[in-house]
Amino acid sequence: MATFRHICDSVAVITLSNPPVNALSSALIQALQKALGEAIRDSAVEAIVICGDKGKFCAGADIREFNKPSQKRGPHLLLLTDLIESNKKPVVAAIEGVALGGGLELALGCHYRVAHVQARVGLPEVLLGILPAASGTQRLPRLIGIAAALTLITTGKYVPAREALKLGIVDKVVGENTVDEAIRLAKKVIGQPLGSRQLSTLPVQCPPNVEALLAEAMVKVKKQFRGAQSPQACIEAVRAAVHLPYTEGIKKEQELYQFLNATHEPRAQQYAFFAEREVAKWTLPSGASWKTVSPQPIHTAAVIGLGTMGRGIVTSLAKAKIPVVALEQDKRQLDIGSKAVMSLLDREILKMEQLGHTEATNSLGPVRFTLDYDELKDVDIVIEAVFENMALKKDIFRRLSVVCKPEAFLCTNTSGLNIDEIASVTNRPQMVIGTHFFSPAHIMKLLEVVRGCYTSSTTISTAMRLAKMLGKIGVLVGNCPSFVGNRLMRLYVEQAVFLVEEGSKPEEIDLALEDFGLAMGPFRMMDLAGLDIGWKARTEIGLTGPKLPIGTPARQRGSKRYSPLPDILCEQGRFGQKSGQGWYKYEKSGGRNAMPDPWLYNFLSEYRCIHNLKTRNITQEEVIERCLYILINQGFKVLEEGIASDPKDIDVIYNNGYGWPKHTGGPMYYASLVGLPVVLTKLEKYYEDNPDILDLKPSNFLKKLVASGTPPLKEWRSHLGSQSSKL
Ligand SMILES: C/C=C(\C)C(=O)SCCNC(=O)CCNC(=O)[C@H](O)C(C)(C)COP(=O)(O)OP(=O)(O)OC[C@H]1O[C@@H](n2cnc3c(N)ncnc32)[C@H](O)[C@@H]1OP(=O)(O)O
Repeated sequence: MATFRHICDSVAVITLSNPPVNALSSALIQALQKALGEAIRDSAVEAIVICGDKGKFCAGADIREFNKPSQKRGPHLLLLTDLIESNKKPVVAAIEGVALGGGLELALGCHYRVAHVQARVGLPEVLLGILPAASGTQRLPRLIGIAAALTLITTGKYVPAREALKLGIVDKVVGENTVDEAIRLAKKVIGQPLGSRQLSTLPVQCPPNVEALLAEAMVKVKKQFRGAQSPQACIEAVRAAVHLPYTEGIKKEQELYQFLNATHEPRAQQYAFFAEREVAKWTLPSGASWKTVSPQPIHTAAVIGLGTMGRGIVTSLAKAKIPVVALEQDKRQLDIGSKAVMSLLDREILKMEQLGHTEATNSLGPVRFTLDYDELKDVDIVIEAVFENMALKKDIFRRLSVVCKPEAFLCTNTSGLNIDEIASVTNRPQMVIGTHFFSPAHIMKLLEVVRGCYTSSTTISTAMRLAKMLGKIGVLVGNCPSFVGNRLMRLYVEQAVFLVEEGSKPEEIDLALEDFGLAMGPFRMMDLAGLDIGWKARTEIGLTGPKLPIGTPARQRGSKRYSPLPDILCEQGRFGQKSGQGWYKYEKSGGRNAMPDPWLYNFLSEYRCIHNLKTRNITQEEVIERCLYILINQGFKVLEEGIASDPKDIDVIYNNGYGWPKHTGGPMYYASLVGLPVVLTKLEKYYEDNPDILDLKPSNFLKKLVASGTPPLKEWRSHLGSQSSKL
């Protein structure tokens, strides 16, 4: 686990070994304590180097042990950092790969830190619902100052070695032989005084405006991580470093850690962490799985369509160093699209340069722009990203069938159209798959991978591998209108509009849901995305516009409630941010500052009059429950239908594609937190009050789970029975 050997007589090298990431399990901490004790006691040892096995220093505490009772977790890392720091023999950390969380705290206990140029360091505890509780909140501010420490601790950001050097976190960055360099440094400093290297003894350098800095950080995290407690606790811990001596600061750090641990946040965040990794381990009902089916290599790719999505997808491929051919339909579109792509790529280069990459330009894959389909003949994979029109997509896929080599995979970036219908026009339906990117596609982590009924397991394996190559989280889902993410989202948004009809203001609904923690409320989101997009789609399928049968009641489609409000806004030219008006008004077309619009209030009063709707006071509680529970209810339906195979798939989709607050774990995890009987009872009540909102009717699966005694979330899947999976 932690082995110790002599090098050149005087330097002991202790190697942390706990594959795959050398996480600090209780066993590893114990072994490290033992190895350190031996090295300290051995009079032949004059200095110590701590490094990690297989090119990784340490990814921090072993998260899998977090649910163990603390007394069973063995010696505390905090004591170990004190033991290292107070040792008279210099200790040097040789950081390769990562030094994260407890891994960085261990390194901060050391007197010197040498890092490999590709190493990354950080304190990501906040992303796990906790705070750095092995002195990180006390030692880091003493090393790099309050402002930089606050940023690192409250964002959990990983910092590349060169930036860490600039910040003063590491003392030296090397291109190779990190451990040898650490040994050299250790030998050099033998016998030198260590006082200035013992971070716990240093004063915190406080700028005069330190309180303003802390207050500013508090405002920022309250806005950025609405409803989450760990970022605020992180700031309180840093505040303690400012005002208290080290040992008192440590006491405060421990107190805040215990407080956070008693909340639901750590469990929710840790569930989300592992869920993101588990979704990569897909299995089909046939037994084929990520373990048994090899992906085909992807050396080259093509993207069709250089609209917003296409541009992001090209950039994402280039960032993954995959050469791309980018195709548009005419010269004008190609010129506009290529300029936009080049500007995105320039921004990526700039970002890399700011992080210290010296050869940023060479770290992007080449992009070739073309109008000629023949240039696609040799690519390994094509991603179609034209607008949502089935006839157009079918035309393109017919053409791709002819042009592309037989081994090429054909993907569509549709956000909800039928994959099987698209596949059916090709000469290789088994090689057609949905790859639903999220905007901006070069930034958002989520990729919904949509399996059609013809899609082969090799195609799935290759698309999931592509997600990994792009640094994204691929989630495999089945084919149904709007797939998983948008299918649930549509009901959530529709519910919000119904609530406006009943008396809420858009800004009240947005505020309630943003206070809950969603990155953006539904009305601000609609305005940002453009109201015209949904309007076009509804017009195409005859929910509104000329195809709507004459005599259809304005607020009813079939037996379901329908709100024509968004259609009417579009008829008035209110498309959202792009037109300067939507649910809100903006300072100008394209403006981003949403302001409540008195025009809308008058319009809504008239609308309610026309439709004989009585305005009532709607509580925040009702807003949250109706919007979120209808989404969750649909999540249960998606599971029941086999469109998603596990609740964690839905949670990963929502956490990473829809701005759901991770500190609640995701919608399905949140349902388990609230309690399924509560969710069921509320849905029954709201359905009784609104019998024309059919999607409020509780799903059979939810009812089944409650009837089975509300099993824990990880057991839900086993209650699904043997219905046919769509995966
Ligand atoms: C108090 C709290 C203290 C002192 C802490 O230290 S809290 C822990 C802080 N550390 C982290 O949050 C690090 C989390 N890990 C990562 O960011 C990444 O995993 C990585 C950068 C270390 C590696 O990324 P990558 O190469 O993409 O690989 P994966 O993310 O897929 O991880 C590989 C497997 O390792 C498991 N893992 C990663 N970190 C930990 C950990 N700290 N404890 C336990 N297990 C960890 C991860 O789940 C993967 O497992 P498998 O899916 O392969 O089974």
